[in-house]
Amino acid sequence: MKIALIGYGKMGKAIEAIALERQHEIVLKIDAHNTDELTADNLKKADVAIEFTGPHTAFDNLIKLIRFGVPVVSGSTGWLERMPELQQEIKAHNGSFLYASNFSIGVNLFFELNKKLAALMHPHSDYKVSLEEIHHTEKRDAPSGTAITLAEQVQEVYPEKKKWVNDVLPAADELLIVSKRIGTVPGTHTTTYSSEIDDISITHTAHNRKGFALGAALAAEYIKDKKGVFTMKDVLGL
Ligand SMILES: NC(=O)C1=CN([C@@H]2O[C@H](COP(=O)(O)OP(=O)(O)OC[C@H]3O[C@@H](n4cnc5c(N)ncnc54)[C@H](O)[C@@H]3O)[C@@H](O)[C@H]2O)C=CC1
Ligand SMILES: O=C(O)C1=N[C@H](C(=O)O)C[C@H](O)C1
Repeated sequence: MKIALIGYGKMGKAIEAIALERQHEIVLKIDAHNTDELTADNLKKADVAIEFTGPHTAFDNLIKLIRFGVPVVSGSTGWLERMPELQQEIKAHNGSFLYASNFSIGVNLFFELNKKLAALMHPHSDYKVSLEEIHHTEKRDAPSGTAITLAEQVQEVYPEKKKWVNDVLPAADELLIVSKRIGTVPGTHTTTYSSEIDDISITHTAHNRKGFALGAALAAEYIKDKKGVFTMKDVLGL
């Protein structure tokens, strides 16, 4: 498969390594220094584009890629309030698109566990639920996209939690997400239920970026010849 990498930073490079191992070819690499090369002509060479740039650049890139007619795997976080606009564009262009706040297989299993644990805990009102995410100091957005997904899953089960809040003292109807930025941590997410008597926590700890990169490669292989909007649940059959 011929892959265009949009964003050639920590994730772009990790995806390149996994893609080459899986016998794919990187036909285009775009980063902040050659954005003028993100053209329809250059994208014609690619079977799929994988976008990992960041919160401020993702939406414009994704719109362009959809208009160019290339299937898109989208990993950048921090832009999701614009997803409805993008969805319209995908529909209008009969595009192929797959977004995940976290591509790692482990985290996608963790998402399922998070939903189940929330359902078990909800009847036990002595336990107060909260979330924590820890990432490297270069991360631009907080809370992490993964933490937002986890929070939204908890809110589905706890409708009394009207919204999540980040790093402030939460009101009774708010769900706290604590964000920490430490060294080179690739990504650690914890959901905790805390009572006066005891705590129950589930944690996913990424040891490196290989899991995110492998998931993005699997997603690219999955959408290459499909039309529509997909998730990692489709890729992993969850
Ligand atoms: N969904 C997931 O599984 C994961 C998502 N991420 C997200 O991916 C994004 C990127 O993360 P990293 O690779 O760690 O960041 P990074 O800062 O290491 O790399 C970003 C790259 O994007 C390039 N770039 C900046 N502006 C651009 C533009 N307009 N067009 C094209 N390229 C541009 C930069 O030159 C750089 O090469 C972040 O939003 C992060 O949260 C990161 C890891 C996993
Ligand atoms: O920026 C990162 O590094 C990561 N971002 C994603 C997120 O915001 O959830 C996924 C992963 O945790 C690494």
